[in-house]
Amino acid sequence: MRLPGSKSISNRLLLLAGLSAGQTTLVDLLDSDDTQVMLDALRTLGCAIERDGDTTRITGLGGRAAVASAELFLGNAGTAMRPLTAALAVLACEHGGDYTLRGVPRMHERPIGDLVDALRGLGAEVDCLGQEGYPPLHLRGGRLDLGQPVKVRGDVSSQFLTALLLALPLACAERDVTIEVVGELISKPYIEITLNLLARFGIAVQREGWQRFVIPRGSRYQTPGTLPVEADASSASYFIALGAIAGVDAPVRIEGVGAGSIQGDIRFVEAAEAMGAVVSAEPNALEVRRGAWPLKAIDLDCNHIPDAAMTLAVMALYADGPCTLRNIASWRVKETDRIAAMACELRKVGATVEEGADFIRVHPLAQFRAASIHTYDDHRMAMCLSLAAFNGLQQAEPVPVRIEDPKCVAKTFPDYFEALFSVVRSEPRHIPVITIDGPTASGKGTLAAGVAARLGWHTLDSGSLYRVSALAARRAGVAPDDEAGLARVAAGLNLRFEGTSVFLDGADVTDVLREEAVGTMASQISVWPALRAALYELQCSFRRLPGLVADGRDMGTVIFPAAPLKIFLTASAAARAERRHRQLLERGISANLDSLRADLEARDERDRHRATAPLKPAEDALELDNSGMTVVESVELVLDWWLQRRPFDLLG
Ligand SMILES: O=C(O)C1=C[C@@H](OP(=O)(O)O)[C@@H](O)[C@H](O)C1
Ligand SMILES: C=C(OP(=O)(O)O)C(=O)O
Repeated sequence: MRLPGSKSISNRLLLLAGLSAGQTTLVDLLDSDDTQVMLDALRTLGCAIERDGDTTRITGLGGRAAVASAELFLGNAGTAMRPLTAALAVLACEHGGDYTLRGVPRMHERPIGDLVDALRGLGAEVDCLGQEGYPPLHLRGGRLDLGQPVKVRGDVSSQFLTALLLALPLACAERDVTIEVVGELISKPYIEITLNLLARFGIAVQREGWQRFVIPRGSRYQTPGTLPVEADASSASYFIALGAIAGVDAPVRIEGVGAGSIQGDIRFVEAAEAMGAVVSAEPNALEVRRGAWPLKAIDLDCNHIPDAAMTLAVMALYADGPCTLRNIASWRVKETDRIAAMACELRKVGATVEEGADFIRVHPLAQFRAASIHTYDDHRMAMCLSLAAFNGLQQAEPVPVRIEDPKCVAKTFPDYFEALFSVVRSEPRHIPVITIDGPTASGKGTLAAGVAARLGWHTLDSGSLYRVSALAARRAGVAPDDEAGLARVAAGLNLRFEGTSVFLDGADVTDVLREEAVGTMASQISVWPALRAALYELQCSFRRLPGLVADGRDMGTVIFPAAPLKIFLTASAAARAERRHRQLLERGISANLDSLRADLEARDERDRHRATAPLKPAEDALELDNSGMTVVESVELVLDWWLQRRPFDLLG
């Protein structure tokens, strides 16, 4: 698999390109919430930005913002909030300016006081608009005094030092600028990324260990032209973990990041190896397979890999003893209090967890419990805890893990779950299905699409398979009563689904399938057992992770008889005829209400009395009459039923 670009590299490069003169082209930039807020901020400040496939072209400001005042929203991106604070504070001092920087509520709880103190020490006027030491911030100029070294603490976040290193080349025209770190510096490898990327923009920072950094007088941001962005090493950790726990012959191959990475989180590989993973590293790719099983317990200082270390906490469930992750106090001030959150959610799956101010100890788990995992709007909580779903490798009968609010992964890895499901398999019987059966025009398709969208599941519109078969048969000259011929046509269908569009033999037939004539023929041919049998496997193949909402007439009775939730949807013939009438009018097709109703009743009659798979509710189906309900109400009701079917919260 190929991973998305590195967040830490992307946002640094965007800022450096934005501050340089001329155009910089970035290839494979991360496209996620965190980079989006940085791009928006740069645009607001006057940068021209063009995106074209995997390239992004930024025309920089040449060391001076095009607007003297701006309000910036930076979401929950530390890599945008901290560096932009420093850069705009310096710009406001040098050229005048008035800037306000805000984020989501959690960003307003993430400390920035050490950076504010450093900037005030330099002469910048910085106000904390809410609580002292936290965003939102108001920057309103000031007079820079660079005669003394700039002092900054680095024991809460390394991003404060990174911010000063990225911003202070703006102020070194006349003299060297010296930055001194006060006390301990955490997350050191992130400073290496900063220095490395500054060097690519022509700024060679001199350093004495982790204590003193000097930006030489006269340094200027110079765009290197085109730069590729490595894949994200922290995002790689979930797939490295997957390789380490997967009991299959083939390795997990991860492309875009490898032994040549400039990201500190590549050292997660060493931690995974210590737990037993077998990793072969190429400069720009990794292959990972299971070595020891169960994994081997570790006791590790994780200060150098604060983000990827979270992945170790979940791998610990599969270890041969308790795993201790130390020196991770910074977890408490990230997207959420990650030590507390991790402990709470791992306990839900049954683990024993000890925690302290700066460590977490996770005991392995023999018997997992089904759990609904709260994710705290923290992308890493969602991605890490998804690894608890592989408990089938550990126990005979796997239990499901529900990840709440999975879209929070958009902070750094919007397609995480799609990527995950592209490399894992599950036995079909473990993939949940909700079936929605009912008569024609009862609103099955709309309800199924609504429920699937809310759950992030796939859909199967089984009626469309009968309509496609009808269309294909008509085109092939096969008569509606030629049972064997119809079955042959159905077995050989060359179909592709893209969103709500259906392609037959490469051509989009979505609109043709909605024609009444095709619908009528579909209803006629669907009585043939051989045709239904031919379509059986095809329908089963729609059962893919993370789940399926299937609508039709025999979804709960024939195709998915063991589905954990079955709905039988009805509405009065009058209500259905009215809806169909409205739909047709909206498409500019005139129709007669009475004949529509008569037609619906005739079709109901045929469906109910046919010998094969007659339309009837499954014995265990819940009946839903939506005659007087809105679509939103029906979707909510079905979701509610689904939550009741899954007893996670009672167990959790
Ligand atoms: O500079 C960076 O790109 C980052 C530094 C780290 O933060 P801390 O220095 O606050 O630990 C890390 O957790 C964050 O995801 C990205
Ligand atoms: C801590 C993180 O983000 P941020 O860059 O917002 O600090 C993270 O991605 O885990």
